[in-house]
Amino acid sequence: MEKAGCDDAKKELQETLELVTGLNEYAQSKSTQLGSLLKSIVEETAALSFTKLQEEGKLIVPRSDDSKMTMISSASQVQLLQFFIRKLKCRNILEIGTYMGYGAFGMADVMAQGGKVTGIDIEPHFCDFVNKTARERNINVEVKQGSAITVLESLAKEGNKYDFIYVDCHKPDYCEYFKTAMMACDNVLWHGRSIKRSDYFAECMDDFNTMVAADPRVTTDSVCHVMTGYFLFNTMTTANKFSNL
Ligand SMILES: C[S@@+](CC[C@H](N)C(=O)[O-])C[C@H]1O[C@@H](n2cnc3c(N)ncnc32)[C@H](O)[C@@H]1O
Repeated sequence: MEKAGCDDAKKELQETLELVTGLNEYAQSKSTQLGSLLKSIVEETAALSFTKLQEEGKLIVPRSDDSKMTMISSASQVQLLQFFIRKLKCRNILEIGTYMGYGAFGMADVMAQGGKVTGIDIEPHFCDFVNKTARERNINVEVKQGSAITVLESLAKEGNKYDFIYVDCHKPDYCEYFKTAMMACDNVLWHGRSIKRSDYFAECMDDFNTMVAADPRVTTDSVCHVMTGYFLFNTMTTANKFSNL
């Protein structure tokens, strides 16, 4: 490439990068801010040490400290979930993969009166934190500890119904979760890698997206790109085990 052409391409790339990195900040500055509880959950999450928890035998799944802030949902994701929950006047909400409760408390904040958020997480440490916070603040959020597939089976046996389900859990199990319930799920584009199936989780997400797209019972309303998070919204046109729609 000629030098001038190369410089132009560089400039364009730089401008695009600046635009993309500034977008989240800009969108947040124009959005209604999430409450003080969610701010304190971000701080509690930042203060976690996965290394220490592991040494103390308090983590089931080994994780590096690099993942502690990437695991939490983003403010934009929670704002989008809140939009749907408010508009649909959801009362019974299920979250598969709860972590420190950022999404769960965000959804609880806007659920219909008398509602409840039930969470599922494999890590007792995260469940204890969320359940304790909920008790102290008198918020109707309860996290059930266990492998999501096992807990989903027992929730189904008990006859529970949900009008909104947020899936943000173990990627290889998304197809399995889909057999029981699905409404909004995170990570379906897996940072864009689903298109090229460029790593194991990308393959899992592409398999999942393909399965959902081929299922005649499902209307996928949107696969949308939300800042760093990615959602697929779909509704079962025929009732599944959990559907309250
Ligand atoms: C991405 S985080 C969830 C973030 C959360 N939704 C939020 O709003 O911040 C995924 C969570 O799923 C949990 N998890 C991973 N594998 C699981 C499994 N097989 N069963 C249940 N929970 C699991 C992890 O412990 C982790 O807390």
